[in-house]
Amino acid sequence: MQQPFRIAPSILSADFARLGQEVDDVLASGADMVHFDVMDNHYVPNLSFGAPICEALRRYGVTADIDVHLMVSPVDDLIRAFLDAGATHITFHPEATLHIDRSLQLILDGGATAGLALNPATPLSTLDHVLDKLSMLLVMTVNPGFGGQSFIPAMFDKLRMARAMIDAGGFDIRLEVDGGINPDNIGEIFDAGADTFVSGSSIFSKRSDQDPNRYDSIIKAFRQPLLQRSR
Ligand SMILES: O=C(CO)[C@@H](O)[C@H](O)COP(=O)(O)O
Repeated sequence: MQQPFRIAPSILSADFARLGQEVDDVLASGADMVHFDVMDNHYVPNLSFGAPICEALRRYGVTADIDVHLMVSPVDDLIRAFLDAGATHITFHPEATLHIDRSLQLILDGGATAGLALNPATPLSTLDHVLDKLSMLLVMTVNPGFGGQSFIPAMFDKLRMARAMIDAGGFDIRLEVDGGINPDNIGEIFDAGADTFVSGSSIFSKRSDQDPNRYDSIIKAFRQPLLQRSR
């Protein structure tokens, strides 16, 4: 059975100088998977990291799901690189490829699950005719490119519409949100239909370097409103 909700810390806001430890710590504190924000300074105006970091984390011993969000254009070469590097799931933006269906099939043929990410102004109709290939729909709740931005309130309606579309079609698609998610708004975002929550700055900025369980209290704060609603 699917987990009713999943917390996916974005390593974009982690301490890169000790990334393996950061990932170990956040997973030990109760995070469900690791979210990889890949930026190319072309599709988005920022540069982050590529497949060698994913491969290094697998070699280091990370066995949790690695949820890759490609903010790059074109996408196919990096899809292949992340498949080879051990990604569990790969999401890309429909505007970033000329052939959405072919890029989705490339992911599926490589043994990962596939997702599409919609920017705040990209309509849900973009997903027409490919919903059967998706395991995840990522609704961007900020404009992509940077951590630390505020959740865009108009995304509540979009989430409700996305949830209705998934449920009406009977699809097994998780509804992921990314951008400005924190313990104060996560409950309301869950109520709007999301079930998978990416967060970067609100998790990694709360670390306490003195505490060996440095992410316990912040992951608990994210889970609490969801646990109350799932009962
Ligand atoms: O992906 C992006 C931006 O493109 C970010 O939204 C991070 O993944 C989450 O950052 P916070 O908003 O949680 O700091």
